[in-house]
Amino acid sequence: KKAENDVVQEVIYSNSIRALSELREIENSYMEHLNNYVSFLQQKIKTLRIFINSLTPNYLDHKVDRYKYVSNPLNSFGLLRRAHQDWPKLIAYLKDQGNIKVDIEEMNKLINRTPHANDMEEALMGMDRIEHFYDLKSSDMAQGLVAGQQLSSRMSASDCLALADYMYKRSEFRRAAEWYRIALSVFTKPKNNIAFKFYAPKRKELEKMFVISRLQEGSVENLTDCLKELSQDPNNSLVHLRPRKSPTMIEQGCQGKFPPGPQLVCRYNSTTTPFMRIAPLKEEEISRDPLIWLYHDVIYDSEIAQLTNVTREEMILGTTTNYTTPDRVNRLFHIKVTDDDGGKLDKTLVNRMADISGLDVGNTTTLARINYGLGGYFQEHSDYMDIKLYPELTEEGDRLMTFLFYMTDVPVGGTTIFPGAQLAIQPKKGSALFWYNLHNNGDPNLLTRHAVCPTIVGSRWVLVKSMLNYEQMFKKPCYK
Ligand SMILES: O=C(O)CCC(=O)C(=O)O
Ligand SMILES: [Fe+2]
Repeated sequence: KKAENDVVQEVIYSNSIRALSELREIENSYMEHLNNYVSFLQQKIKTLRIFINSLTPNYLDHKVDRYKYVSNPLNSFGLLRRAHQDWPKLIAYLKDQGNIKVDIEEMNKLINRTPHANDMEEALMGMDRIEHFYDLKSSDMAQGLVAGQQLSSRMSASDCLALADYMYKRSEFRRAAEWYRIALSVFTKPKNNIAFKFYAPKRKELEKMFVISRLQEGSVENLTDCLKELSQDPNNSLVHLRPRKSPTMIEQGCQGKFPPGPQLVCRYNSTTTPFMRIAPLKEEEISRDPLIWLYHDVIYDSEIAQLTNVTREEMILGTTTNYTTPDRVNRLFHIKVTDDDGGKLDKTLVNRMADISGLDVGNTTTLARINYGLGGYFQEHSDYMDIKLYPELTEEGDRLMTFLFYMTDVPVGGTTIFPGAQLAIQPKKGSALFWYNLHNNGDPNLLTRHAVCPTIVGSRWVLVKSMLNYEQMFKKPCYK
């Protein structure tokens, strides 16, 4: 049993908003116990003060010679009685920890749930992506101004410093310098000693790191310039001392810079399957190559509530290893996959997908619910595997098509991007995107490679299902 408890399953809070909400619960819990702890101590101190103030001169007058004092029988008797009766009680009272024992124990348990270093790293990566992908000004971001939206919070000097150090470590010296300078500008000498002693940044250190970062990027000849920069308003961005990298296709897409798509049709579809004659669908054609449709209002709020009502323990960490990305292993999001045991709702949904697509969804109801995290990002990948590279797929065929239900609105960021086709689709709660990954002859359609832009604001939930090629043999129409 002990051994079981010792194995602490590693949680990465940063990779889903679901898990981050749990971390907030932990913080609230810390606060509650700390408050209890302090109230208890305060009460005790009050009681002890009253006690001290109420003491008679007998206790207090140390100046009287002690021999003289005890020569008086009344003093001697009082002394003996006090030493025998009162002091032990007082000591017992001092030792009594009341309920704070519980508070301390509880706080100790919470410490076991502290995010680890790689969770911190994930959070930093998320913040880095939000800034970098959307080409935000660091000073705007620090003030909660992201992609035209004013958030209700600001970053503290410590937050800015953590980000600065992260950029510095990654040799992003210009951005590091920006963040050191912002940290300085929001830095105020902490009012309380604990902060000063344990975690507040030091002004001198920030100034030093600013200069070092600037020199790392430029050269020593820049020293006077860079000291001048240090005193300037951090709202004026630092000049680039090295050539700027131009934004990638994905970054351009995330910044909304893809050209507007052709005006394709938007209609009520009532013909794909008999079901749709009685329940026509709002169907929007997004693209003809690759074939992509967007359907509106195809998953209901009550269903979404049920699907997203999962505990963090039920979800696992999704990484790039399960996808065809060129990257090293990356943490993507938290995911819950249900197979055939998914229950009634899963069957309903899979049947609905069959009705919408006119395809045979096969015997399995494998569905994935995904919740993205802080700056959550899914790099470019394909949903097809390419059967020529993975011959083991011959049993079921490659992933012919993908169904992607958006279960939440994402107020800022979180666009699904097809860089090859220059398409960007913003999640809308209740909508579903549906596309073919393969050409008619079964070859992969490279234009279906896609990515998900970093989420800036919101909790991004999607439901994903792929349908396999060979199950569609008798169903799938050949599109031109
Ligand atoms: O979240 C999205 O928009 C896309 C998810 C995705 O690409 C996948 O699960 O393969
Ligand atoms: Fe995908």
